[in-house]
Amino acid sequence: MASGVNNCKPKVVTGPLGYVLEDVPHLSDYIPNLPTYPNPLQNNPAYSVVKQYFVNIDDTVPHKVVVHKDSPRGVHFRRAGPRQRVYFQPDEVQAAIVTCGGLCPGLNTVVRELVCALYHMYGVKKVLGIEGGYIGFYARNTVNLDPKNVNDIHKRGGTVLGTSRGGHDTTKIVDNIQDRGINQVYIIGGDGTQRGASLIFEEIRRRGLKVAVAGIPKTIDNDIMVIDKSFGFDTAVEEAQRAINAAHVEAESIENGIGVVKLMGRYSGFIAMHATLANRDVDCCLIPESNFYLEGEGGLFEFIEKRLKENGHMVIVIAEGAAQDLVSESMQTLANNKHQDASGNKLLQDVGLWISHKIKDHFAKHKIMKINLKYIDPTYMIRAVPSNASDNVYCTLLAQSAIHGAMAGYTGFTCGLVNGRYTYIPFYRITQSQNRVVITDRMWARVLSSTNQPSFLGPKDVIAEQREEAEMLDDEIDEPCLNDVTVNTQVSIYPKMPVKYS
Ligand SMILES: Nc1ncnc2c1ncn2[C@@H]1O[C@H](COP(=O)(O)OP(=O)(O)O)[C@@H](O)[C@H]1O
Ligand SMILES: O=P(O)(O)OC[C@H]1O[C@](O)(COP(=O)(O)O)[C@@H](O)[C@@H]1O
Ligand SMILES: [Mg+2]
Repeated sequence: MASGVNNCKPKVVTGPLGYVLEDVPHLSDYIPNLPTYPNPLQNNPAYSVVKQYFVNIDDTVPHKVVVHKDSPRGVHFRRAGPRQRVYFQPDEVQAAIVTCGGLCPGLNTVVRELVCALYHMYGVKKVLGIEGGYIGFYARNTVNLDPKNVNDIHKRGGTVLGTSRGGHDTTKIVDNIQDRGINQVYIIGGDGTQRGASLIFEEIRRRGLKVAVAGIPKTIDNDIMVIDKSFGFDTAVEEAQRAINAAHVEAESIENGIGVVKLMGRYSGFIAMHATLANRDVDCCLIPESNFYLEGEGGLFEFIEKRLKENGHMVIVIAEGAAQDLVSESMQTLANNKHQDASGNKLLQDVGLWISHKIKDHFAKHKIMKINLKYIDPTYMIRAVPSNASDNVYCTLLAQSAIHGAMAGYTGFTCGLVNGRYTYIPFYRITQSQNRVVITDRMWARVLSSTNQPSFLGPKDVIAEQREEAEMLDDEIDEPCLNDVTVNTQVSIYPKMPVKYS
């Protein structure tokens, strides 16, 4: 076994005209003289007919596709896909798959496609499922996975492997990886999971182990940086339509009917925003990124009254992370960020219930009009469904990309779609911060224009938001992150931790 070189600096390659490649680590960075083998896919009848199946090792994908004549070429990521040479022989591979964090449509599809692609594309026959999330590495049994026993799991919601929050002990996990002879680890999970995966990768590198660590980004909230979207998000937006439609039917069937629908989105309102835009029956969309107020001129109550007078009914969609400060204040509870789940995520108060009571109280107290309000909370129902067709295809390609990368010796990466292309992104880039709806962006403007709701923003808020957005873009696009990747970089924009991770 080679000795570990603790070279934790990101691999950043620069080229002419401002070209920057934020590259991913490779096993050969810290293990010298690794043998390589021809990719078994070149003998696979299905793939050998493809004109240019193997990805050129110099292929990279730009992060930013809108450019000007004189703008620098900017940040790029390594293109995902099969390479001519691989660093593992099929019978040498012992793969492990784990699912962590909250449920998300598509988890089972990714598990299925990892198993099937390992078997059928690369001839790998030893695939272990780790049960119950990270803690399962050292506290639970494993299960052998093969194409037969995963054959129809994509038709089910949830994860057949089970999942959990918390319980991330890097040393114990890596000890276990070593003891079981695992040399490819596929880790499916959200931002917290990818942070954990980064620590696992660092420890593996420190020990000098020939173990590839590949992340597959999961979250229904779509709050993962850099990538176009996370799997399960499309399904969630589609499933949310059913709840919004029901709210609309209820609201329009009765005089001054109000339907309130709460959707998921702890820190980011993407599901609420897209579900609103897709549906067109929504009169008001409230998300964590856009503060709002209830009383007075330009406030929510005034808007509700106006809309009821105009239309006789209305639908409000609210993301679960919206207005948490207002909820805490009015319920006189402790500040939210004092309550965390096992992973250090903020535990939320039920904003849907809160706003429903507030609206009812307001209209009753001021004897404005008699309203009929129905509150629908479909959050866990949405999260528990199997993925839709487009997410299934996305999950399949993510799983295959992860395997191609690991077989080619890349490690410490998350695979993701960037501008429609599959890429390998270094962990530190994904975990640096969190994707949020930019309320000075066109997409949010489209929502405001489709609902015709107030923006609740004063000129000061707009300037502050624009400044924040400009700073985020500067950090994100123009400058490669040159921080030390020994994660836990606490540069995130949201309150997480102080849960301790070893
Ligand atoms: N900052 C962190 N460092 C290391 N591990 C983490 C970190 N945050 C979360 N984890 C681990 O990742 C797993 C999932 O995290 P969680 O935040 O619950 O879900 P998600 O990955 O979907 O965001 C948990 O087992 C947790 O212990
Ligand atoms: O109740 P749970 O299982 O802890 O999960 C609730 C949270 O999980 C999510 O669905 C997704 O969160 P993660 O991506 O961090 O797993 C959030 O939208 C929601 O706030
Ligand atoms: Mg998360």
